[in-house]
Amino acid sequence: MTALTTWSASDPTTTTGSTVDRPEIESVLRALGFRLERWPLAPGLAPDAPAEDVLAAYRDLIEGLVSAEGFVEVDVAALHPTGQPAFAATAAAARAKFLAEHTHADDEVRFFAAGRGVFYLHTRDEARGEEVHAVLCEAGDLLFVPAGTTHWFDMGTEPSFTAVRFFRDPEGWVGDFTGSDLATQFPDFDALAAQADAVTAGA
Ligand SMILES: CSCCC(=O)/C(O)=C/O
Ligand SMILES: [Fe+2]
Ligand code: NI
Repeated sequence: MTALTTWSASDPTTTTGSTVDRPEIESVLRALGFRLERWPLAPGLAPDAPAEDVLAAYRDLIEGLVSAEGFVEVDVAALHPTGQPAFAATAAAARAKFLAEHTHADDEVRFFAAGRGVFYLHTRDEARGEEVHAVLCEAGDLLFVPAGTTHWFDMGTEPSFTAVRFFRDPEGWVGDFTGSDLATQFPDFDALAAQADAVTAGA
């Protein structure tokens, strides 16, 4: 279940907004300058399918977006449990890469073909003030985050996700870290995913 949680950037202990209502999530994000859309999931694609199978399964949608938006590079970022003892170290290193607040000179456009992850969007708005919005994305979600947005991403302690990434920069992923420790102050993926699971279980 996709979920949106909001805090004031200065008070990570007090949630100021929390919703799993899809139209509301899309509308709040749109008002802040982000876009959340939904693509139909490709039938029969295994959650841990290799990158080439993911790109093939979504070829038409990917090509449509690439030509509409002028992207020059598309890749797949994926991590799924292997059952091997070495996975814990691989997962911790992958998680750490995106867990500190950063920006990109490129738009951040990500489609979740499988699994989940949380994008934390740090916004400054004249009317709303400085906020952090956590978007728990699930399979089918396509999120657009404009270039220059301060943000971080948490895949959790047991990562399991496949995301197609779209770039305007031929270099692909380039991050500029802000040096802020804001990311350490907010509830992490594990906490937010557990909350969403509790909502799903009670529904
Ligand atoms: C979900 S794709 C991997 C994370 C990523 O590319 C990014 O830029 C996080 O901020
Ligand atoms: Fe990013
Ligand atoms: Ni990023």
